[in-house]
Formats: sequence, structure tokens, C-alpha cells
Amino acid sequence: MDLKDKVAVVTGAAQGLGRSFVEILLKNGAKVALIDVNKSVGDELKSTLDQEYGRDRTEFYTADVTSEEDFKGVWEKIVKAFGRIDILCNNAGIINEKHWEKTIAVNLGGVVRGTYLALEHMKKENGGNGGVIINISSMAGLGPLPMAPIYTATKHGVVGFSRAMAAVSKLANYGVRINILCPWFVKTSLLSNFNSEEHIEQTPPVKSVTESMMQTRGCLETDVVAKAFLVLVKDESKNGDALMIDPEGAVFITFPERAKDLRSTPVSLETDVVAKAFLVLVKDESKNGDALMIDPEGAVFITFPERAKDLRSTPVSLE
Ligand SMILES: NC(=O)C1=CN([C@@H]2O[C@H](COP(=O)(O)OP(=O)(O)OC[C@H]3O[C@@H](n4cnc5c(N)ncnc54)[C@H](O)[C@@H]3O)[C@@H](O)[C@H]2O)C=CC1
Ligand SMILES: CCC(=O)/C=C/C=C\C[C@@H](O)/C=C/C=C/C=C\[C@@H](O)CCCC(=O)O
Repeated sequence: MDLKDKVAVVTGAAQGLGRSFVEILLKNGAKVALIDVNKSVGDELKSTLDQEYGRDRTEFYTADVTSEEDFKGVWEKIVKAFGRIDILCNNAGIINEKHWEKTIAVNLGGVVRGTYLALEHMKKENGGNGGVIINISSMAGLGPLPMAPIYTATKHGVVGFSRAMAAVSKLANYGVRINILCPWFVKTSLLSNFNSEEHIEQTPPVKSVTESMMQTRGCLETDVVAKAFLVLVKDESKNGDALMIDPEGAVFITFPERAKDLRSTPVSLETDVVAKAFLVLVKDESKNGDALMIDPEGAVFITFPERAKDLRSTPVSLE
């Protein structure tokens, strides 16, 4: 995809990764509509970008992605102001394990809302031009982050939702690619704020596991993650793909085509099988964190990769 004069929308654009995605899109010739709930930081960024790229390349809109009224209202303003939308980055996200309903509303609800709003406008059957949607998950969307089970759930949800919607878009010929970015820890305020006690419900051993991960492997800079984001935007062969990036580099994840293709161990069951399968999970005291899949061919324990890094993948150069 040639980005010259394409129109992009980025949520959570005022700082952190969102700001880096805005800047790399501008550097590649796109116009960008910035959406963020933080008006003051967003206004400040808009004036900075005006000086560097010109006043006509960006607009900033204050909106909360958890609000249908807010998000839809701003979306209609953007379509009216720019005339078209070719790229959407659903980036807005938080981490708060105590106020977990809000975390779900922003991280998953906001991505769903943005994806649906964009498809209504972008899909070819509605007279749209097609395009690409990039949903920002995390490596916590590919492997559990013990410090943040709710955050992990939302990011797994972003992966599952995006892969399913990419399949819908392909089958329905929407002309819209939907891809997923899964970064390791990145040096932003989300990460630094997370360490404040108000967020953490976890016991010290859990906290030390995560902090040692960051200390041993380091954290990414936002501009490196933005290069991975650009690969997903520009590579028109990618739809339903997840690009994972950590201090060792970027790799496309190879997911099993179907749940049945996951590595598994059979379990014997007789009649009324789903209840029998439930009982196996209740009674077998060796099982913790295990998933028992059951279909007409029987029941199998799924063997998940221990860590996101253990997933099959293909390296990508970011130069
Ligand atoms: N920082 C990290 O280590 C990683 C972050 N991510 C994901 O990247 C995305 C961006 O995170 P960061 O840049 O690190 O965070 P950040 O906190 O630096 O920036 C997030 C931006 O989203 C905005 N925002 C929050 N709630 C919103 C809402 N309801 N409506 C509109 N805007 C809202 C904030 O005002 C802020 O400007 C998030 O989805 C996060 O989960 C993924 C992997 C690693
Ligand atoms: C400091 C506490 C904390 O967890 C902060 C997290 C904040 C946001 C960053 C998040 O999106 C990054 C997640 C990175 C996850 C990395 C790998 C996961 O798959 C856990 C793997 C555990 C392992 O490798 O053993």
C-alpha cells in the first residue's frame, strides 16, 4: 500500500505508541486523524505536528472509544473532513487490574467498536475504498502475563476477534485487511504507571516474575514498534496476521488453521460427553490452566505453547 495522501485514523494517538504510529504514517505521506480521550495532550501534539508537517496533514479529535456516541460522532466528523478513510489503528488501551470492567471496555470494546465503525465506511459493498485495520494487542495476547490476567484476556480477545473478522472480510470480499500487532514491553507511560500499587492485585512472587522478564530482556522503544506497525499497514499480502515484536526482533506468528490442529492429548469419555468432560476438569487435581476441547470426535487436552516465544513464527526485517 502506497501511503501518499491516504487517510489514517489512530486511537490513543496523543502519546506513547499511538504517537509513534501517527508520526510514521505522516513521514510516509499519509494524512492522520488523531483520536484520544486526553484533550490537553492531544492538543499539544497537534500543534507540534502542525509545525513539523503542516496544519493540513492532521486533525485531533477528543473522544472516548468506550462511548458509542463519542466514537461514532467523531468518526462522522473525520469522514466529512477528510472525505475517505483508508487505514484505522485501534491502539487506545489501558492496564488496570482493579477496575477491570473499564480495562475490558477500552482494550476490547474499543477495538470492536472501531473495527465495526471502520468496516461500515471502508467495505466495498458499502461503496468504500477498502483498506486496512491494525488492532494493537500485545505479547500478552499470545501468552499469559501472570501480573495482568484481565489485560491478558483483553489482548487475547483482540487477537481472536481480529482473526475472525479478517476471515469474515475475506469471505465477504470487503476489501479490508485486518491485522494484529503484538509488542513486548515498551517504554511508555502505560508501562511506568502500571507499577503503581493502585493497579496491582497480585502477590509479590507474581510481580517479581514480570519485573525480571523486563530486566533480563529489556523494553522496546516506540519507534521500533512503529516500524513493525508499518509492515502490517503496507504489506497487502497480510490479512488476519499477527506480528510479534520483542527485543530479538519481529516475527509473523503461524497460528494453527483450526482449533483441531492444536497439539493435544486424547481423553476417553462415555455418554453425555460434555458433562463427563466437565467432571474430568473438576476431579483431575493435576490440571491447572489446562483446556479440554471436546467435539464429535471426542475430548482432548490442548497443549498450549508455554510462552508467546514458543509459537511457530517467521522473522521479518524492519529495516
Ligand atoms: N507499553 C507497553 O508495554 C505495551 C503496550 N501495548 C498496547 O499498546 C497500546 C498503546 O499503549 P501505550 O502507548 O503503551 O499507552 P499510553 O498510556 O502511553 O497511551 C495510551 C493512549 O490511549 C489513550 N486512551 C486511553 N483510554 C482511552 C479511551 N477510552 N479512549 C480514547 N483514548 C484512550 C490515552 O489517553 C493515551 O494517550 C495499548 O493498547 C497497549 O495495551 C502493547 C504491548 C506493550
Ligand atoms: C510490570 C507489570 C506488567 O505486567 C506490565 C504490563 C504492561 C503492559 C505491557 C504489555 O502489553 C506487555 C506484555 C508483554 C508480554 C510478554 C510476554 C507474555 O507473553 C508473557 C510471557 C511470559 C514468559 O515469557 O514467561
